[in-house]
Amino acid sequence: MSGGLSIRGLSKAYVPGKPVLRDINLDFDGQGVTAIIGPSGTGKSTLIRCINRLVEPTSGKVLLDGQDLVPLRGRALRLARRRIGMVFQEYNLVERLAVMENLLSGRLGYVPLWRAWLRRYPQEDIDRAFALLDAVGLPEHATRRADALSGGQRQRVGIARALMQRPALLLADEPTSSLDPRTAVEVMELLTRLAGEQDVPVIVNIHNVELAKRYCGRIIGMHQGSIVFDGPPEKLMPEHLTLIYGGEDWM
Ligand SMILES: Nc1ncnc2c1ncn2[C@@H]1O[C@H](COP(=O)(O)OP(=O)(O)OP(=O)(O)O)[C@@H](O)[C@H]1O
Repeated sequence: MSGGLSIRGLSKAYVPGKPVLRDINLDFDGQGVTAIIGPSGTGKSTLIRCINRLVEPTSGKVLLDGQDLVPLRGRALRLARRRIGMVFQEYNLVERLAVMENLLSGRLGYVPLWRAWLRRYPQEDIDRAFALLDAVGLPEHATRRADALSGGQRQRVGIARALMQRPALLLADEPTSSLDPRTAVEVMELLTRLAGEQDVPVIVNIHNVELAKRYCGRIIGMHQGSIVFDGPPEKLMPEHLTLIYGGEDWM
């Protein structure tokens, strides 16, 4: 990725005068996985969603490779969004469609009949979908319906789909929160491996601090809409956690 992502003076208030994000400034210029941690309601999802404009920023800039995404509308916004993959907590798969169709829909849009992809999608896309299914450990599941998969398998499909468009950036909004602890570890392992293999920076919003420290090269700690820690996991000390999560009585 040349240039990377720069966030400048980003603020968001869903209700005028009550900011949820306050003047966020961040730069992501390398690959690797960055975790955003912080208490519930502190603005982590809002920050992730302002990056791909699922949420409209109130002010500020989101520069991807130098292009500000905030003023974009219509086709220009759709084109810019294609460069940002998104993985959701609840997977957001089309449940009644086959795994392969879910992947290909990440590329071209919705195709209603399961066999249609064979004829309608370019061979290159089909080859990439199979390669990604392999990469996420589901090579034999191409024809299974999404609703027949476990949560962990669904999230793997969600990750593969997000990578179909060869994004310049991958966002993951609480990708492990719906999973059991072991599966959560596997999904974080996968995200870390793919960040390297696919050469894509990943920003993940995550509640589990231990998982964040184990798998992420950079931790961003938020408290009440502001960044209060930004550094590598080995620098994240108990006093930082107190700053992020408030008092010590919960520890
Ligand atoms: N669409 C919305 N309209 C109004 N307020 C919202 C909306 N979305 C989020 N909020 C509020 O903004 C604040 C931040 O929410 P956000 O979901 O970004 O926090 P979070 O840190 O991701 O929380 P969690 O860890 O619980 O998901 C919360 O007070 C929330 O109630």
